[in-house]
Amino acid sequence: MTVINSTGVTKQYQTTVALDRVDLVVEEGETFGFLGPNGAGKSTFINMLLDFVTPTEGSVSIFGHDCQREGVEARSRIGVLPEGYSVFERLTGRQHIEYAIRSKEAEADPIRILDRVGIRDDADRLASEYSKGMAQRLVLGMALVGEPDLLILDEPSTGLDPNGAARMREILREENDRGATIFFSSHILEQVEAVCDRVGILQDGELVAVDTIQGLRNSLGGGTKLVITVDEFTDGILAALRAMDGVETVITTDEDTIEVTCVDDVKMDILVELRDVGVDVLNFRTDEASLEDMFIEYTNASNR
Ligand SMILES: Nc1ncnc2c1ncn2[C@@H]1O[C@H](COP(=O)(O)OP(=O)(O)OP(=O)(O)O)[C@@H](O)[C@H]1O
Repeated sequence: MTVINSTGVTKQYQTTVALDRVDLVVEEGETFGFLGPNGAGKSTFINMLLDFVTPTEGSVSIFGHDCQREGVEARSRIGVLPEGYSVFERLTGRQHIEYAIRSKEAEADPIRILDRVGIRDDADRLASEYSKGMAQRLVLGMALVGEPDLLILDEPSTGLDPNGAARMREILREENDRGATIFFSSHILEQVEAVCDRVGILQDGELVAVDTIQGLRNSLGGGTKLVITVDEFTDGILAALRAMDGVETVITTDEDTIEVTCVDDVKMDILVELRDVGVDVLNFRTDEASLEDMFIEYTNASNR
């Protein structure tokens, strides 16, 4: 069953095209990661699903209900963690969860939910006194109320410490295991790589890639990463590597390390090229391209 369906969605703000003819289908049971640089249009798309933003052209639906014309039906089975949600000043954590239970007409134990997101001991403190990460955990708890069929999470890891981020990953897996579809935006690519079945990459409002992580790797020609330690290098040498056929990205991670993503069969040519220009290769190893390498490749042509 199709859960999210976006057809030709465009959003124009005065002179800014925030979304440009976005077509995207997310199926039931998927964990889908929505990626893109700052300003790419991720929140605009999520806000359109929630009907905070209206498309200039095209349409989006959730469970077959148009998000604008049938917003109540579209949102009836979802849990949301919106960007920049502010908590109610005078309510405790527990009261926030109780509020979510009432408004969703759900049955749930507030303390169990607070325990699940790791703030049980702070249940009776005012949420306005919570730290940023605690507030984020609380809003996630509110999203989980009522076992929603779809979770829409805008940057769920914002403000979370490493334990919180790990807990978030576990919760996403548990929710997915019970059958929920998950759609979330994130800049934490290790997290996305750990939990997502598929990812979509937005760049300047356009969806430039939608695939599994392995699928993205394959479409980048195998996506091998060569990590080379050298005695020294110059900008001219990096430019020479970038000009080679089969080389996708060349970046430097410190003063003696060059990382090259490339198709598998040019690895040796790169080492030969370095030797020909007089560079001493001290060490090298090959890695699989990470999601971060591919993200840079899809969104940052200037790094090439
Ligand atoms: N209300 C608005 N009025 C005018 N322009 C807007 C408005 N909201 C968003 N934009 C513009 O639309 C583009 C997409 O913004 P959006 O917030 O969707 O990006 P994002 O991918 O969520 O970014 P980030 O990763 O920084 O959160 C940006 O150029 C932004 O300036």
